[in-house]
This record gives sequence, structure tokens and C-alpha cells, in this order.
Amino acid sequence: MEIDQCLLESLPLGQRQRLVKRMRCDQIKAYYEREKAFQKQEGFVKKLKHGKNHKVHFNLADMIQDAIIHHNDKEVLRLLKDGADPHTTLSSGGSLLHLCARYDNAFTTEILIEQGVNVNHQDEDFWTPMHIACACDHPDIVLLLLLAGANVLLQDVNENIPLDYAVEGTESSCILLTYLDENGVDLTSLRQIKLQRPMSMLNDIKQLLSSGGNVNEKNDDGVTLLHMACASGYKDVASLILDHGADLNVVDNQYWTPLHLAAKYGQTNLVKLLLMYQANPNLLNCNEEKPSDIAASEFIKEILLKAETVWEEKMKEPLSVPSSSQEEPYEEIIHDLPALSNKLSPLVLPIAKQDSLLEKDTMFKDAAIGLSKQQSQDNTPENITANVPAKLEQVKLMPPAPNDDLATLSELNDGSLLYEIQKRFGNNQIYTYIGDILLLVNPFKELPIYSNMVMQLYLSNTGRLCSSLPPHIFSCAERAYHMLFQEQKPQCFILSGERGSGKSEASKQIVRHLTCRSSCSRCLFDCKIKNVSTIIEAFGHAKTTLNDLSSCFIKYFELQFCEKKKSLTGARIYTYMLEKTRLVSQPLSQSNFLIFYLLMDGLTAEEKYGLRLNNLSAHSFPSRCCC
Ligand SMILES: Nc1ncnc2c1ncn2[C@@H]1O[C@H](COP(=O)(O)OP(=O)(O)OP(=O)(O)O)[C@@H](O)[C@H]1O
Repeated sequence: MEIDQCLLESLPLGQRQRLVKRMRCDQIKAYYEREKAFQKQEGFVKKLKHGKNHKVHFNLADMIQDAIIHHNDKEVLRLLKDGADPHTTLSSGGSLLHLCARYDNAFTTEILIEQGVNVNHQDEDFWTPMHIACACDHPDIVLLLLLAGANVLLQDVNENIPLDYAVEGTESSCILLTYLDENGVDLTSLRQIKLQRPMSMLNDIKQLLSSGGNVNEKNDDGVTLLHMACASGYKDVASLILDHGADLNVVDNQYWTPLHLAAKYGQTNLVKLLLMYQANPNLLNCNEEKPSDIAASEFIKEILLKAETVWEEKMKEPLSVPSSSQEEPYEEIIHDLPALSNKLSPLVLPIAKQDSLLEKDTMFKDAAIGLSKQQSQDNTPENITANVPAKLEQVKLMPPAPNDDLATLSELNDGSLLYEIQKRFGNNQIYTYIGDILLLVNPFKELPIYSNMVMQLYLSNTGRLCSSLPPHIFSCAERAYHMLFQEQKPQCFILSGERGSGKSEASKQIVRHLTCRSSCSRCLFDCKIKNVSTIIEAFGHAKTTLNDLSSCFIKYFELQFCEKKKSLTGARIYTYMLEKTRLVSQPLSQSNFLIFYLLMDGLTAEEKYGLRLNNLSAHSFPSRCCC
């Protein structure tokens, strides 16, 4: 039985489980039938005994990869002993060390190094394990690889060395910088290394031209030299080829133009160059995408969208002939926009196509650039913070991982659940799905995962969980928002947990996301919600042994939405079950409702006198204040 994945995801959990179980039974049945037929064909006439001694065997290479991903150290050792090859190659051309670097598995890294694997092995995009360890900021792996003699100057397909992927200020970046410093390599010489490839391509092309070669020659995939130069960001090379008659709108076998490639791989300068040479921004590739549809950053998209309009207007003009006069509108577009290209960090440049983790990093970085640009343009009086010099919001979302949803674990028991949760917590992955439920482990420290930029990432058109983003409270808020309109029924969040487990913080983030969702009167709502929260905190919160700001009531919060505008129009808060006993008895080391202390703090001496509050020691509760 085949079933559409989207349909499957839209079913309620119970139905989904039943359906999947049935599909699994069908698969096993089909497998059993096939095996039987196969064995008959081979001349084995022995009857199969139902189920008995009938095992499915996985090969050692797959098993060791799985064990590395799940940090199953004992299993790794057993598999190596049983003959698993430490030099196993992954489908991306990488090695088991690449996998260790990706999943921060220091134990297996050490074992593999001891077994003599090549620490400088490059995958099909020329990434070494060190590139991955740096991109993921796994300092332990970086150290182990350095000690094993890894070459930190190897370049990947985009001429990036591992340091280019280490985010500034991270432990991995510090380790590498110290290492380079100790070995007498300075950053200037590193930059020179990066220039080597475009320089050698430039020289090759000069030679080709002098020997009368054709710059429009295509390889088997229909790719030309201009495609390559544009994807890689080699501006000098592209200029030279264009000046020598390269076909500007040439398409490869997938109908990709050089402009598509420059846009996809974030090569801002090349996008500008191609437009200056009158490239057509409206051509579609085999997926019916224009270059603007696949632009790697908002900035590039903006340039391309303007270029599309200019191009269309140009096409409407009668007897339009490509001439130098058409350069002007493009020039205007390009000069209107701030030169951002030199601010792009290597992470927004082309990256290993196989590695969705790194695609994600690019996405976050680009979103940050887009957002900071947007903020710096926003000069409304309400948004005073927007006038602060544009600074990239710090974001560190973990990439999606196989254990993001504990319901999908093959082994489900207390031990395996606790182990996974603990492991995730150690990686600052505080959110985990268990089917439709979101589990939060309070980190008691600020994590850079709640910025506006992250919120933007979780906005979705359908409300479906995005498989390329890790679990997050924003994702749940987004789902509720969509369900509200789909089901036309009120939605509710049940936040449950012990004191101080993070329920109030989570509800604040939900409200933040929903207000962000409401495009109209957003500022007004932000402000109202903040004011309401202050009042609730004053009258309903007290200091307890576990939580300085513990909510001493059960809260019912109703947000009102306008169906037509799809936006928030009102908010109502009902409070039930206020812990009234707190007014007459105060547990040891706990405070009373905060309002009393705020009152004492805010009243003038005269007002206190009027309320007979001038002698604090005469009142047993405020005098026992532990706030
Ligand atoms: N997601 C989070 N990230 C960082 N710190 C958090 C997070 N959630 C909670 N905290 C920290 O834990 C403290 C307690 O959280 P919170 O008040 O939300 O708990 P609670 O479950 O509402 O507690 P209570 O039941 O006592 O009201 C917060 O003041 C904050 O310091």
C-alpha cells in the first residue's frame, strides 16, 4: 500500500500509527512472499517455518554509521571487532570521521584515528572532517583532529578552509586561530591561498583565448566556463569570458543560466556583473524557477526582482534593441542598494550540497542579514531599538536531528528516553517532540533561539511542522495559528510541568509569536501584552524556593483573532485558582505576592504614612521579605 507523505502527516496521531502499522505488516508480508519465491527459484524446497529463525540482516557499514550517530560506543567497538571497515565511505563520499564530526562523537573519532583512518579525507565537495567540526562548532573533535595531524589549510569545493566555517568567537575558531598562530600562518597568507583557484582559472582561460579556444564550449552536462565562474564567484574570470563573447544567457542541460547559479550561491558581485551585461532575469530553469526564486539572500532577491520589472518594461517598448541605454536602469538598481557583498561571511557562500545542516546555516545567516537590513530601515518612533547600529542577531539553532521526535525511536523505554533527552539537553536542544507534544527542559540560561529572526524562520504557509527546522515553541504556536483558521475553532495550549519548569516563559514566547503573526497593529499589541504581563506578575507571582517569579494561579489566556484579516484583534485574561492562602500564611523562604513589595518600594513616605505602612516591622509579611 502506498500513501502520500503529506496525507500521512495530516492524520491524527492514533490514525497515523494504525496506518503505519498496517503498512509495515504489508511490507513484511511482501518481503516474506518475495523471499519464499526467491528460495523456491534457487531450488531450496525447505519449507519456511513461520517467523522462526528468520532474521533481517543489515550490513556492517550501515550499522556502524547508525551506532556513530546514536553515540552507541559499545556497539561501535563490537562492530569494528566483527569486521566493520573503519574506512567505510558514506554516500556523500565522506568517511566515518565526517559522521563523527557531524554528530560530535569524540569517542569514535579517537577509535577511528587509532585505527589509522585518513583524517584529511575529502568528500565529494572536498569537505574534510575538520570543515564539518568547525561548521558545527564541535571543539573536542577539532582538537582530536588537530592532534592527529589534520591539515587545516585544505580547501573545499568553494575554496573555503575549515576556519572559514568556524563562527567568530566560538571555541573551534579560537582553537584554530591559536593553532595557525603557533604554526606561523597568518590570515593574509590564508587569503592568498583562497585566491589561488580563481587565479589559476584566469590563467587557464587566458591561455585558452590565446590559442583561439571557444569560451562557449559545453561539458556533458551543458555547463560552460561562465556557469562555473558565476557559481564560484570568480568575477575577474567571468568578466574576461564575457568580454570575449561568452553567451550570457546560455543554459545547461537543466536550463540553469549563469544568473541562476550566481543567485543560488549568493554571489552578489556576479549577479551585479551579469545584470550589467544585460542578462535576462526572467528565464526559467527546469523547475520553472527564475533566479530570484532561488536567491540565496534577500539582498540578491531584491536586485533580481527589480531587474525583472526593468526587463519586462524594456520588452514592452516597441523595437527594443539591446543597447547601452539599457544599462542605465540596471545601474540604478545596483547603485540604489547598499554594497553588502563584502559583508557576506563564507557561510553564505556556496556550500556542500549534500549537507542540509550547512544549507541551514546559510539560511539563518541570510535571514539575519535580511532582518538587520529591515531593522535599520525601520525608523518609526515606536521602534527606538531599530536606530541602534545594525547588528546581526546571534542565532544558534541546532540542525534537525534524528532524535528530534522521540516517538520515532526504535527502542522506547524510560532509559532510552532519558538518555536522548539528556543528550539533547547537553547540546542545548531544549525542545523535543514526542509525537504532537512538545517537551521542554528548562535550560536556566539564555539561549539565542528566540530572536525575531528565528521567529521569521518558523512562519509557515500551512502550519505543518517544518522538517528542516528543529523542534521549537514557535513551531507549536504557528501550528495553533493555522489550526484556528482551518478548524474554525478556538485553540488551546496546555502547559504542564512542575514549579519553575518554564511554563510562563513558554507562554510568553507563544504570545510573542502570535503577536508577530498579526501584521496589523503589532506594536500596539506588543505594548498591551507587556503591560498586562506586568500586572499579572505583580498580583499573581511570588518568590518560591524553586522560582523567583513563580505564578501562583492557574492562568486562562484567550487571544481573539479576526478571521478576515487573519490577525490578532484582542486579548483577554481570566485568572482562576489564585493561591489565596498565601495572603494569610507564608511558607518559609517564600515571599508573598510581589505587589506588596512593589508597593513598599514605590510609595512615598507620606503615602506609606497614610496607609499605616511606615513601620515595616509592625507587619509580619513584608518584614519577612525575602525578595
Ligand atoms: N526557555 C527558557 N530559556 C531560558 N530560561 C528559562 C526558560 N524557561 C524558563 N527559564 C528560566 O526558569 C525560570 C522559571 O521559569 P517559569 O517562571 O517560566 O517557570 P514556571 O513553570 O512558570 O514556574 P511556576 O510554576 O513556579 O510558575 C525563569 O525565570 C527563567 O529564568
